[in-house]
Amino acid sequence: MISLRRVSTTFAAGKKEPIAAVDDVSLEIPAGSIQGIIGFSGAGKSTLLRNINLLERPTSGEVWIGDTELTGLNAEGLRRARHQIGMIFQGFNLVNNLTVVQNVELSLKFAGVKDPRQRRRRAAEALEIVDITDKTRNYPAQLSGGQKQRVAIARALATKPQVLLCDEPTSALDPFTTATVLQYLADINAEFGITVVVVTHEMEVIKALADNVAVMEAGRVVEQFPATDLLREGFSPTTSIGKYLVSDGISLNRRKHTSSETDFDAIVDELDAAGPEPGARPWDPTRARENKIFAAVEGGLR
Ligand SMILES: Nc1ncnc2c1ncn2[C@@H]1O[C@H](COP(=O)(O)OP(=O)(O)OP(=O)(O)O)[C@@H](O)[C@H]1O
Repeated sequence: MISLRRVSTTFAAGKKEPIAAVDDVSLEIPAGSIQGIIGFSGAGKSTLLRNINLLERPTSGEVWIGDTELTGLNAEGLRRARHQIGMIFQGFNLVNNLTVVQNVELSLKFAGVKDPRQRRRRAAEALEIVDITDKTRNYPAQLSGGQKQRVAIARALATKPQVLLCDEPTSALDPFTTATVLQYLADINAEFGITVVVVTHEMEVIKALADNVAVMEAGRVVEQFPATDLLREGFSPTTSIGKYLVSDGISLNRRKHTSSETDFDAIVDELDAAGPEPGARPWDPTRARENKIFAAVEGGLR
């Protein structure tokens, strides 16, 4: 269960009035559910999502994941707690000078998995979940948008989180690729029981994925309901977004993930033997900027 209790986040705006990006929001997200958060641009969706893993620390209020109050932890406690929370972004946020498998391994490194062979094996497992084991030695620039997002999902899953936060995960993708990525998210939720929180301005994403819907306007959650209400006779939401969702119905389409009999050791051996792609830039661990961006993204070093 994720519990946001009277969370507010205010940004200073120079001489102007401070911006109340999130304004006294309380929200309970059941463990293992898919929570959609929808609203127009500037409603405060991304800020609220970033409040959940404290990438954006709320100005006031409490954030709980299960029995742990994140807002009450010290830096080390928070660093550890964040390994339970994966996150993906509209822009994928992969590190460009790392291969696919190195991107995934990096999150395991930040999570303290010391044994390189274990990192490689777990990365291979995560990449298998999103069916991308044939691209492990490619660099992000060699992938399509959908493939990049799948790698980002694998990176988020590698540490076996309880929660996956998704910030506009399909906004940069075409409709077909969007459907594929949403299907992976639904599968991951069904297969592993990971709680998924999806921020979006796309109705389709809500209709395809969400168990519960929260509508945001001007920093507030102005309406929330279970997605099944959209099918219930007489259900009449008050917001324009809610009305639109009801008029258009929902189309839940979940298939169960069928895990294949992959020989991960064979993949690891193959990767080890092959080394980097011919002509590829080697991974330079001194590329401090990109590593720092990654760390900020993962929250690992904050
Ligand atoms: N770091 C920041 N500093 C100052 N203002 C910010 C910051 N982040 C967000 N805001 C402001 O807070 C408000 C909510 O922004 P937020 O990005 O959370 O909304 P959103 O619903 O996710 O919008 P979008 O769909 O356009 O991303 C906006 O007015 C935005 O300009």
